[in-house]
Amino acid sequence: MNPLKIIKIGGNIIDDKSRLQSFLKDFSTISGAKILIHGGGKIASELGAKMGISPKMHEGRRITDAETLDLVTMVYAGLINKNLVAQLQMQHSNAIGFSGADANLITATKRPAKVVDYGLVGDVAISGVQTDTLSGLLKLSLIPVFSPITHDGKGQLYNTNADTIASVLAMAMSKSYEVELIYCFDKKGVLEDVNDDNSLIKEINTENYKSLKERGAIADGMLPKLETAFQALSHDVKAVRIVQAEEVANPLAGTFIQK
Ligand SMILES: Nc1ncnc2c1ncn2[C@@H]1O[C@H](COP(=O)(O)OP(=O)(O)O)[C@@H](O)[C@H]1O
Ligand SMILES: CC(=O)N[C@@H](CCC(=O)OP(=O)(O)O)C(=O)O
Repeated sequence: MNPLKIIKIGGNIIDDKSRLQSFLKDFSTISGAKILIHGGGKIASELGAKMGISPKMHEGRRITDAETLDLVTMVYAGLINKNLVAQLQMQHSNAIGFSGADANLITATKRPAKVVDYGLVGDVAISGVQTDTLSGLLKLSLIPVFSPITHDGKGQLYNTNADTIASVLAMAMSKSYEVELIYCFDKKGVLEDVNDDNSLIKEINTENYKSLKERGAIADGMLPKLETAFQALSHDVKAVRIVQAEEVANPLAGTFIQK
C-alpha cells in the first residue's frame, strides 16, 4: 500500500502568521500523498466576540447554536480554508479546499445530546467518508485541504471538531493507504506539565493516558486529540503522533501514541 500522511493543524498556529507560514513551508516539503485538515477555533472565538457571540466549550468541543454555526462556516470554510489554499499555492503545492459538503466528501449525524447538548455539531463515521473520490484527487497529485464543517446530506451543515475529522479520514483511508496521522499544534507534544516545555512525554499508551487524565495533566483541547488518536490506532491507522507545528517534517519529533 502507498503511504499517505494525514496532517492536522490547529487554531493556535493558524492565528500566528509567522508560525503558520513556517508550518506551510515545511508541509510543502513533505513528499508523497498528503491531506491537510485545519481547525481555527481560536479565530472563530475572537471574531465571534466582536459580533457578540461568546464561545461555549465543553471538553474541547464547541457548543454550536444556529448563530455560531453561521460564524464557524464563514470562518472555517471561507476565511481560513481559502487563505490556507492560497498560501500553499504560493509554495507551489497544488492544494484544493473542501468542506465535508463539497463532493459529499464527509457526511455527519448530529452528536446525540447526553450530559451536554452540543447543538449543531456533527459526528462522523468511517462510512461517511467518500474514500474513492478522495483517492481520485490524490491520484491527480492534488492536496485536499479540509475545513471542519460537515453536512448531513439533507441540507444541514454541522460544526465538527477538526481532530475528529482528521482521525476519521485517517481510519477511512487506511483501507487503501498506509496512513500516518500527525496532529500539529503549538506545544512540543503532550506535556507532563502543560506549562513546562521541557516535560515532553515521548510515548503515550492507554495505560499512562488513563493516569495522566485522572490527575488532570491532560485537559481541554488535548482530550479530543488523544481520544481520536486511540480510535485511529484501533482502526488500522499505522502511526499517530502529536507534534509541534515546526516539526511536521521531522519523523522523530513529538509524542508517539501507541495502542
Ligand atoms: N498535557 C498537555 N500537553 C500539551 N497541551 C495540553 C495538555 N493538556 C492540555 N493542553 C492544552 O491543549 C491545547 C491544544 O489543544 P487546542 O487548543 O484544541 O489546540 P489546537 O486547536 O491548536 O489543535 C494546548 O495549547 C494546551 O493548552
Ligand atoms: C465541534 C467543535 O468543537 N468544532 C471546532 C472546530 C474547529 C477546531 O477543531 O479548531 P481547533 O483544531 O483549532 O481546536 C470548534 O468550533 O472549535
